[in-house]
Amino acid sequence: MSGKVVAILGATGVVGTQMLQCLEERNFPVSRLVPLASARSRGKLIDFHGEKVTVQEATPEAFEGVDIVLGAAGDAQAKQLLPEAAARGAVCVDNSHAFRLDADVPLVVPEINPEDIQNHPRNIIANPNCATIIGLVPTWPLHQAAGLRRMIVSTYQAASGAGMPGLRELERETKVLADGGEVGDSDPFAYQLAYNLIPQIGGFKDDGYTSEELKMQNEGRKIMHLPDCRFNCTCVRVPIVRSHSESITCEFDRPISPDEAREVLAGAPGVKVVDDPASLAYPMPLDSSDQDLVYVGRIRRDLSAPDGVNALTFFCCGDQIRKGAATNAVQIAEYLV
Ligand SMILES: NC(=O)C1=CN([C@@H]2O[C@H](COP(=O)(O)OP(=O)(O)OC[C@H]3O[C@@H](n4cnc5c(N)ncnc54)[C@H](OP(=O)(O)O)[C@@H]3O)[C@@H](O)[C@H]2O)C=CC1
Ligand SMILES: N[C@@H](CC(=O)OP(=O)(O)O)C(=O)O
Repeated sequence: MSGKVVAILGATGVVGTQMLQCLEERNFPVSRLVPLASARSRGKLIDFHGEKVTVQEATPEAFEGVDIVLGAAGDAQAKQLLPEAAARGAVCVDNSHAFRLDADVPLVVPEINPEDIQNHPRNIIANPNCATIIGLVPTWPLHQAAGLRRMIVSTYQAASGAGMPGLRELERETKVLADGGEVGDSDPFAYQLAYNLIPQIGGFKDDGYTSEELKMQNEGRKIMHLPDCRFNCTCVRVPIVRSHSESITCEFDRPISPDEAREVLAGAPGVKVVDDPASLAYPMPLDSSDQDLVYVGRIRRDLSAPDGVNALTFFCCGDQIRKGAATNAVQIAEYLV
């Protein structure tokens, strides 16, 4: 097969595994796959296009001859290894938080700012935070129609947002409780997640906000090129397997009605409108799981807005492992080839 030599840093994790599937589904031109992970995973076999490929330990030398790196490991591994890959000529599309706010690293959602991909002087392009991608995909076309001024967001984020350990922990807790047992200590969550929810994702920062909540503001401004846009975000972990959900209120410069918004969103890339209260049609995470589109519905006027016409409230759900991570990264890589 002709194409690019593609390395996946973190090929055994939740996002890395999904990347393999996305590369296959989208028929990305891969001449050779280089799956990389920690020393623990060295020698494991993964399936790619019907063939077994051996996982290697991620070392700087492993990037020799690689054209494109898809980063699906943590911040520390990204900071240590991606500059090594870039120095060897690879272009890296990274899912971690490590480089997102670096002025020389584009932060890209292809439905919003694909033109930023071209300028990547460090040979690194960053994939935004998953909740940020899911929230901005439907917000962006509304901004283009009416001029976004302010966003108020509450998220309902799936356990798999905390990677393989989060996914396994929710499975464990659910089973223990179904068997009549006690959960005991929860890891990686601060508290039992099954039958519960946890209003904390990331560590606490200034003014009582968490790191995850500030990503929506800091990354949102950079992606949309709206440095003055105002954000207020509350992030909550909920006991579902995959697909993040968000309740979003947007305030605009100009009036926009729910009907106009539905029309705009119906023609917007990456969005599926599911909005018919009469037939109980609205977005739900089970429906948007394993899908690349962000589902949006419950579109209505913000009754609390002072002018009554310049603000909308809606609900959206999107698979954070796909569009929030793997699919977005592979879309960026498609621009590179
Ligand atoms: N899960 C999600 O919904 C999203 C995650 N992200 C980001 O994507 C990245 C990956 O997350 P996720 O897949 O959830 O995490 P997982 O914990 O599921 O996977 C982590 C991956 O990193 C590898 N790894 C761990 N330590 C090292 C090391 N020292 N050297 C090389 N590789 C290592 C692991 O390999 P091994 O199996 O050998 O331990 C594994 O392949 C993170 O930066 C995360 O913030 C972004 C958006 C959404
Ligand atoms: N923090 C997100 C997932 C994630 O990994 O985000 P980031 O890539 O910004 O660290 C969640 O737990 O749902």
